[in-house]
Amino acid sequence: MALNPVLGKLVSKRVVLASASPRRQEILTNVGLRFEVVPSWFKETLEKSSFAAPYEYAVETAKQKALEVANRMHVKHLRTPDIVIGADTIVSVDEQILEKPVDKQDAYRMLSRLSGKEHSVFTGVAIIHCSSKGNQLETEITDFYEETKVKFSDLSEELLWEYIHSGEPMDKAGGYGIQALGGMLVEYVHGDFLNVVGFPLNHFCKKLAELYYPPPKHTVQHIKHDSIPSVDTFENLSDGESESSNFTEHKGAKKLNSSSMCPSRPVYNCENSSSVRTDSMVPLGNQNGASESAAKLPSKIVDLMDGFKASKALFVASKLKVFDYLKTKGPLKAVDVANEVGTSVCGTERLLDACVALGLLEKTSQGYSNTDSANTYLTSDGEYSLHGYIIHSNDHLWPLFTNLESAVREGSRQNHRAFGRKAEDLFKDYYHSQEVKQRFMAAMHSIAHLTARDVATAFDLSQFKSTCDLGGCTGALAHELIQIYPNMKVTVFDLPEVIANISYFQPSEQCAAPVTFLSGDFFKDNLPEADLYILSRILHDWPDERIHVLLSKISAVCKPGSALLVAEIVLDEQKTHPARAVLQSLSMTEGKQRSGSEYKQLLEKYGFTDVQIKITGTLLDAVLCFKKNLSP
Ligand SMILES: Cc1cn([C@H]2C[C@H](O)[C@@H](COP(=O)(O)OP(=O)(O)OP(=O)(O)O)O2)c(=O)[nH]c1=O
Repeated sequence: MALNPVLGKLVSKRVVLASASPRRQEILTNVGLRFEVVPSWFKETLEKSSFAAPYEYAVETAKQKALEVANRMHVKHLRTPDIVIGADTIVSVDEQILEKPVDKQDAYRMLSRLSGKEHSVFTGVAIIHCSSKGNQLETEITDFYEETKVKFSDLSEELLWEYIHSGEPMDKAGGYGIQALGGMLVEYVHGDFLNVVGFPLNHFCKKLAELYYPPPKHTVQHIKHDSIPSVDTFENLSDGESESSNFTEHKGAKKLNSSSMCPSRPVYNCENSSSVRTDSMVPLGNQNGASESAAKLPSKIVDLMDGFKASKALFVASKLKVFDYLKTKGPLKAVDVANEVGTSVCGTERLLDACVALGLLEKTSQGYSNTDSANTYLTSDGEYSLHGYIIHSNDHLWPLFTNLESAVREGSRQNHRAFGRKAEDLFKDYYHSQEVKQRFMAAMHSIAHLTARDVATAFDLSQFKSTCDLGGCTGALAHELIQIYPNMKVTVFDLPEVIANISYFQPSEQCAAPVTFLSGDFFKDNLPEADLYILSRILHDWPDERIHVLLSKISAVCKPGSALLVAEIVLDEQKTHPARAVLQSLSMTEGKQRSGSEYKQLLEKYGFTDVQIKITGTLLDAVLCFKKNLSP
C-alpha cells in the first residue's frame, strides 16, 4: 500500500481528531498526519444491551464522538472541518463490554476478569467528511472496526494490585495499557497492536485508500447521506423519542438543520444495525473544490522544509523545562506556564500550540498537559529522559549545523564559527568548561541509558566474566550489563575529568555488584584487563590514525578468545541509510560512519575474527568479534 500518497490526500484538508487520547494523537502524528485535536464531549453512555455485537457499540460511539465535534465546530465556531476522525476502544470478554475503569475497585474487577483468558479489543473508527451548504452541515460517514485478540497470563493478587496502584489502568479500556507496564501481563497478541493502543492505523490507511483511490465505479456501492442528525451530549433525553428518531437515522439520509440542535439518543435495532454500516461510502471528490488533477503536494519535502522549526520548538520547550512543569503541575493554561517559566504569554501560547501540533502535548479545556511520551522522554527526570541530548542538540549541534554550508564548502568542523574556538581535540572542546562538560555528559548519558538494553542483549555475553567499557562515561551501559549478567564484573574506563563527575548519574538503588570506574586516557594509558572490551559510540568520532592506536592497544591486551563489542549505527552497504548516521556525519568530525563490511575489514586488520553484526533496528547496532587464537 502506498502510504504516503494516501495520507498526502489529507494534507490540504482541515483534519480534526475528535479524541483526547494521547495515544491516538501520537499514532497519527508519527505517520506525519497533520490535524487539530478537538476532544469530543459525547458521553459514552449508549445502552450496551441494545447492540447485537460489542463492535457495533464501539463503532456507534466512535461515530457519535466525531459527529458531536463536527456539529459543535460548525454551529458554535462556524469553522467546518473537512474531516473529523472519531474512535472508541473497548475490551470485550465473555460477551461483556469493558470501558475505562471508574476507580481502583473497578480496575480490579476488570483485570481479574481478564486474568488467564483471551479477550478481544475492538476499536471502532468513524471518518466523517464534512461540508457546509448554506447554514447546513452535510456529512458523509465511513466507519469500520478492527479486532485484536489479547491473552493475559494468570495474574496474582499482588501483581494485580501493584499494577493498579501504578495508576496506569485508569484512563484505559479494560484497565490496562499494553504499550507500557500492562505489556507485562500479556501472553500473546493476535492482530494489530496499535488497535489495542487505541487506533487501528493499518485499517485506517486502507480505508483512506479505498476512499481516495476507489475501484472502478461498477464495483463501488455509493451511498450518500444528505446530512446527519445533530448530536449533543445525550444527557437529558427521553428514550421513547430517541428510539423512533434513530430508527430512521439507520436507514440513511436525513437532513440536518444545524441551527436547530435536535438531540437524539441513538439506539440500535439489531436487525437494522448492518444498514448503518457505511464502509463503502465514497466522498464526492475533493470538498474544497480543487481539481483532482492539481499537482500533488510533496508532503515529504514540505515536512523537511518545516523540520527545523519543529526541532527548534522541541528544543526551546525542553530548555524552558515546559515538560517538567506540566508533569508536576499540569494541566496548565498558557498564562500559568508563562508565569512558571518567565516568558511572554503570547509567545508561550504559540509554543505550546506548536507542541500540541507536533504531538508532544495535549490540549483540553483545562489547559495543556504532557503526552505519555513527553513524560517518559522529555522531562528531565523521565525514565528514559532525552532531555540531556536535546539540550546538547540545541546548544552544541544547532550552532554547528547553522554553519553547515561553510562546513560543506570547507570540509571541516565549524567550531570556530559556531563557538569562537577551534575543535583542536574533540573532547577538549567539550570539557573546556564545567557547564559544557556536564551538558555533554548528560547528553551521552541519555542516549547510553536509552540504548543500553539493546546493546547489552544484542549478543549473549554471559560467557564473559570481566568487561571493560572504554569511554563508558557515566556507566549507563555498565549498569545494564550487570543487571542482565549478574556474574559479570564491569569496569568503566574514561578520562579523569569524566570520572570526577559521574556521581550525579548513578542509579539510586545500589546494584549488588557495583561498577568500577577507572580514570585514564585510552589512547595513552594501559588498559585494564578484561575478557570483553566495549567501544560504544567511540569509533565514529575519531580519525583513522587515532583508531589505529586504539585498536592496536586493545588487540595487544586482548587474550586469545577474548572479545571486542563495538556499538555504532551500522550503515548499509551503499552507505546512505540509516539517515540518522548519515546526518550525524554532517557535523564533520574527523571520524566517519561505516558499513558492516567496513567494520569487519577494520576489526580483522587488528587480529579480530568471527565478526558478527547485529542490526538491532533501534538506535544502535552491535558488532562482536573475537581475538584470534594463536596458531598452533
Ligand atoms: C486496551 C488498551 C486501551 N488503551 C486506551 C486507548 C484509548 O485511549 C482508551 C479507551 O478509551 P476511549 O474512550 O476509546 O478513548 P479516550 O477516552 O482515551 O479518548 P476519546 O474518548 O477522547 O477519544 O484506552 C490503551 O492505551 N492501551 C491498551 O492496551
